Amino acid sequence: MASISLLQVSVAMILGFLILHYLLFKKPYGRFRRNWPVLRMLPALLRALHRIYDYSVKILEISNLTFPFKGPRFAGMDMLVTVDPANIHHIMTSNFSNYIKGPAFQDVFDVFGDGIITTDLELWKTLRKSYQAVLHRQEFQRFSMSTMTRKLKDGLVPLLDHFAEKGTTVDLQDVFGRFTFDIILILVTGSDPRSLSIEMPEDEFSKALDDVGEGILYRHVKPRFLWKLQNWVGFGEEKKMTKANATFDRVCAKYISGKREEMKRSQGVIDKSNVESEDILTSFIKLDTTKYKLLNTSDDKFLRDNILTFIIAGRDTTASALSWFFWLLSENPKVVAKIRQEVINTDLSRTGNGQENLDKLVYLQGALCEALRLYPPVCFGRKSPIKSDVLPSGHKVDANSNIVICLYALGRMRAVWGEDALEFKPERWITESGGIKHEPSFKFLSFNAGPRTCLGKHIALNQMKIVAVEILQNYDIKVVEGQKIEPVLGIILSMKHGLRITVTKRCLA
Ligand code: HEM
Repeated sequence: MASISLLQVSVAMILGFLILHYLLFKKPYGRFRRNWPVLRMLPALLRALHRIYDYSVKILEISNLTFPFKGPRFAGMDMLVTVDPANIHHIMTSNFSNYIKGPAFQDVFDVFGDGIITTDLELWKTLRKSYQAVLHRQEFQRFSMSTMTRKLKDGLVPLLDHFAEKGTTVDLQDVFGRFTFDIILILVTGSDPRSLSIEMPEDEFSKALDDVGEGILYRHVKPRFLWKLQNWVGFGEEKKMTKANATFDRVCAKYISGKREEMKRSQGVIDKSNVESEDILTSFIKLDTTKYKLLNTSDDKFLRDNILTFIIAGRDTTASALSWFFWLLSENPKVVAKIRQEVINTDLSRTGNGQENLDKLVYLQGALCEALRLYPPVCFGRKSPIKSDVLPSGHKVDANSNIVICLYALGRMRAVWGEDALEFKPERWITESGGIKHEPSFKFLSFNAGPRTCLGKHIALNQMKIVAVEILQNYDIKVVEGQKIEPVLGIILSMKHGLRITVTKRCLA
């Protein structure tokens, strides 16, 4: 039986690909909204895939902010794509309880296990409470600030000095990826992988994270049965996903057993410095489970899923934001001059006043928000209604259907941001009295909105600010001319070819 159904699937696949090939390469270029008899809009999607971000901007603009995409029948690919702020508010906040990530999301993001990103309802609620308890501790806030400034001074600065002295080019995105990876690993596990060093060593965990990002994106543009089959056979991106998953299991298991040993050894020893630098894994192992009844902290799988979630949430997001920010600065020298003026007296070494100093940097914050608006690191979100509903835009959504919110397009909609939506204008974020202008999160969705708002927003903004201050005070960054700057297809909006730069030390009179 199994072999007959596999044969049928194979024949169907070959036929599908023949038709697809014909449509893609023999037919004249059709409009994205063309609905073919069997494959419906899939050919157009595949054809536009390499420039899907800008395509989504155009399609959503001409579709009045909401576009129903039709995939091949029975492939489970139909989705309502929207960037309408009224719909976003409805889905993310006012009717939050009806819109979940759902089983299809969990299926696609299966490597995340039961971490906070993939779960819903009661389990998500309990996880969120426990995450808040861990992250909002004052000791943890101080630990994260001191970790960031230490990595900046002992890791990033020597590395930039080295490249400035040598005069060689370096990929700034790679540098930021290593910087954020080391920081999040220290915050989560207490161990420093030291990936940010002049030798630029390859890290298997980092590589696995990259492979998973690519694999997840492909799962979004292939019929479910196809990637499931590919996974079963062990082929292409799915083979890499399986390998990456095994790497996550192995590396996380090492951190977890190491931490349990370390805690056993130090049992009974009350050391204030331990509390001051308590990492997330330790806090989870020590979690009072009478308060969080659904969580089983003695289960290594629970710990694996949750430390992995933190690492995924905290690494590439901030690195991507910083890379696009510095690229935008290279195109806007007037903004650089204004930020330099603002940060001239900011002293990062006074860690006691660190937060206060960073909070004063209004123009810098405006520039960072502007970069996050144009290049949101998490470039799309998915939701699924529990019960059928009608969105404020008038679109009916069935129970269990897929809704995709395209954050990249949202930040570029003229109907939402005005005629100058495509321009990089930090002034957009400054009030007349010189304070930071608050934009509602259903319009500025880069850190998500409603009850599932990003839990690392504060850490991420601080991290970006200290890097920006350090670099703009002490270095000149020059982007190497002639390189192609474009976003990669992935779940995080990184630069496809990186960002090659040269760096020189500024002569401060
Ligand atoms: C510029 C950097 C960052 C951006 C743009 C960002 C953006 C986001 C977005 C859009 C979500 C919602 C994802 C979804 O529901 O599918 C999210 C969730 C989350 N983020 Fe961030 N993030 C950033 C940095 C961080 C950092 C540094 C951490 C951890 C230290 C973090 C921790 C989390 C967590 C735990 C969630 C899950 C919240 C929940 O589902 O309740 N993020 N983030």
